[in-house]
Formats: sequence, structure tokens, C-alpha cells
Amino acid sequence: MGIAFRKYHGLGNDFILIDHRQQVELQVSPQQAIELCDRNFGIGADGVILALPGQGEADYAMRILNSDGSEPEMCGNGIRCLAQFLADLETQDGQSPELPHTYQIHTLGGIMRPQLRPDGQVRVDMGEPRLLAQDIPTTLATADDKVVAQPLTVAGQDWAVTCVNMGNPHCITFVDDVEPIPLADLGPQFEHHPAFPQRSNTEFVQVVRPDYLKMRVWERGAGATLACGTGACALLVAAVLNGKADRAATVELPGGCLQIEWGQDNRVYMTGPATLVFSGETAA
Ligand SMILES: N[C@@H](CCC[C@H](N)C(=O)O)C(=O)O
Repeated sequence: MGIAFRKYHGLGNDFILIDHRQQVELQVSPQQAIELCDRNFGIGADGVILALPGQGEADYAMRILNSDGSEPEMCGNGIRCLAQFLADLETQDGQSPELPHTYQIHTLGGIMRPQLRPDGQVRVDMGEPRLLAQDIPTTLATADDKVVAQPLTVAGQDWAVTCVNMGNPHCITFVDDVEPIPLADLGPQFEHHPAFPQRSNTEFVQVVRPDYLKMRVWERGAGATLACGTGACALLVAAVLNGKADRAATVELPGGCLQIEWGQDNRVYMTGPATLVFSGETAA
């Protein structure tokens, strides 16, 4: 039996979505995720997302495997795609949700709340950013301290980094211009730096205006991607902490723009699209 799937993307950050609502035990192994995500020999994607049954307050649960088979705690673009996938499945089951509709989704990074809106956008309550070194996690500061503009040497160069956990770990560096950054060279060196015991997602950010930031990302377990939702949230928080941005801004990623807001309630809100590309079934 093959695996039935649908492929979605959020600004070019693409995922294979699998209906896993009848089973709690994961039916997709890390090796299968690597094969499904392969852009030559598989479907091709940055990750595999499984829609599982929810427990307690959660309507559903999300598990995700990166294209290298590792399992991250959260994925911002992925959770928008998951919300659209769930609505599409419910519509197929004759229970189309009335918009706006908010799901409560259990993730390994906590409960997230994506809201499908009548204009086709998905707004997600991404929860509170975690800033203490022990929560990133990183050894760049003592456990109870924040990591804001701390020095880090990578590739023989000194960088000033700010770290934010949005369910998953992010290391943010502000630069004058993101275009010349040699991402494929620097990205893996940040990702695997000993200062990050659980590896790290890495964002290079250019402040165009306090309400408009431009970024390029190297994702843990997936490499250079066209967009990263948790990364866009993390970098807005980092930019505010560094006095470089307003609490609401447009973040331009290689695949398009996200609207990010760090509310006075200390929660981060992300708004962007989720697009169905095609559906299919793998060969047995
Ligand atoms: N693309 C994602 C993040 C996916 C997880 C990441 N690769 C990690 O390992 O933490 C997003 O949109 O947030």
C-alpha cells in the first residue's frame, strides 16, 4: 500500500501532509521522511507533516519530520499548511468549517492556534517567545540570562547573535545586506556550532525599515529554504530586543512576505498563506 498525501507550501517552504488522524503511533519513519522529501527520487519537500488526533484541549496534534529525518518541535509555515489541510479533509468529510475558524493544535513546542480567515490567509497565535539561554538551548550565556547581541565566532569571523526559541531554536544575526551572505557555507557552521546542543536554525536579517525586515534562513535539518515562519517570528522578537524594529512588521523572505506582530500580551502572531499544490499516492 502506498501513502496518500497532499503537498502544500507556505511561501515556497513546502511540505508533504499525511492524514494520520486515526493513529497516534507514528507510521512514517525518519528514513521514509528522507526518501519522501528527496527532490530527485521522491515527492520533494522541506519536511513531512502528520495530522494526528488531538488530546485534551487540542483538536489535533502535529508532528513534523525535517528533510534530514530529524524531528523539530514546531514549524510556522507548516502549521498554516496543516490548518488548511485539516479544513480540506473536514470539507471532504462533509464538515466544512465556517470561517473564520481557529484550531487548537498540540505540537512538541506547545499548543498553537492557527485561524483560517475568509480572505484565505492563516493567522497563527504562535505563543510566547522563550529567551533564556537554557530554553534556546545555548551555552552562549548562563542558564537564566538572555542572549542578545552576544559574540559568536563562526568561520573565523565574529558575529553578534541574538537567540530566540519559538518552540524551536533560532540564532539571529543582523547584517547590512542579506544578499551576499554565503548561506550554504555559513549555515551548517552555525547549525552545528557547539554553542547549540540541539543545533539551531539560523537567520540573517537586514533591517530595511523598523516595520520592514528582510531575511535569509538556513534551517536545522533542511538547509536553505524559501521561508521559515518560526524564524520570521523569532527575528522580529530579536529585532525589538535590539531596538531595531517596531513590534509589528512585514518580514520579507525569499518566497514572499509574512506579517508578524509581537503583541502586548507577549504572544507572537504570524499571518501568511497556505497553498495546496497537488495530491497523490506513493508507489507501494
Ligand atoms: N520551516 C519551519 C521550521 C521547520 C523546523 C526547523 N527546520 C527546525 O528543525 O527547527 C517554519 O516555517 O517554522
